[in-house]
Amino acid sequence: MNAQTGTPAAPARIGSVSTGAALELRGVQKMFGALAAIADVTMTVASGERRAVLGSNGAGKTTLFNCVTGDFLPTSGTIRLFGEDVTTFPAHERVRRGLRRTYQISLLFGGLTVADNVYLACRGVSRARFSMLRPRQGDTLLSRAEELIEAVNLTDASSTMVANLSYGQQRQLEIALALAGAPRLILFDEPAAGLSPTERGELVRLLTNLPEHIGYVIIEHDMDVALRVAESVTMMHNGTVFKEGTPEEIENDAEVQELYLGDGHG
Ligand SMILES: Nc1ncnc2c1ncn2[C@@H]1O[C@H](COP(=O)(O)OP(=O)(O)OP(=O)(O)O)[C@@H](O)[C@H]1O
Repeated sequence: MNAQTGTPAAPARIGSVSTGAALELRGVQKMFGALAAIADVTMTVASGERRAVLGSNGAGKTTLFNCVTGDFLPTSGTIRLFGEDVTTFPAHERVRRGLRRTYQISLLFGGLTVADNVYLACRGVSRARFSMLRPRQGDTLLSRAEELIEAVNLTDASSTMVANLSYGQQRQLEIALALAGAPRLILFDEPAAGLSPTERGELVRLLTNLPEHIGYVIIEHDMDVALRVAESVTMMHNGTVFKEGTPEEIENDAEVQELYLGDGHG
């Protein structure tokens, strides 16, 4: 058990929620001209597992995310989501299977309120997504949106225009949007970037308290945040998997320290 977060220690928690692999990459490569942004990456993330992907600038982390989400088609290799080969599936088909993603750059609707943004996200992944009707009282998506807003501690800002939120609140809202529908695996792309120390603490609390069945992969340059919210770590270097291990193993690994921790990256 993690005394700070109340989250069970990694192996026990993964074992208690895992029903197979959420994500399996086999020999994934992505070329940009002659450059291998990702070269032969093989990795498996169990259902419900919380994995950090670390590595210095240009290591291939974001390209890896883009291949998993369907934004990029890998040059070779296979990607399986919950056992199904989705290598050539478009992004929306992966969303239907429970994959979500947040971006380094905010994609929020600044001219709408927090409540509207979350409602639209809930609607966007529901069967009512093509309906032009306005929400009515009793609309279950409205109550689901309220739950998500509460889950990310934004209830007091529910009717605030997104453009008037603090940066930290905007990042909290992005997490609420990623939770819309029935996510099973969320890819977080540097969620702590630009946050104050207090906001980082809040982010750690939010992530570690997500429902147990929701796994995530997090790219994060803040090692303190990454190692506190992850149960397992993949270190990337030059487009390849350099090391895998528990946060403790990675933190104490001499090669990792030399390559990554000690030289000012991160
Ligand atoms: N669309 C693209 N076209 C050409 N090269 C690209 C493209 N996207 C990424 N690259 C290159 O691929 C390599 C890996 O980039 P990537 O953004 O995946 O690294 P990263 O680990 O996410 O880095 P950072 O931590 O800076 O975000 C880099 O050399 C980058 O310049």
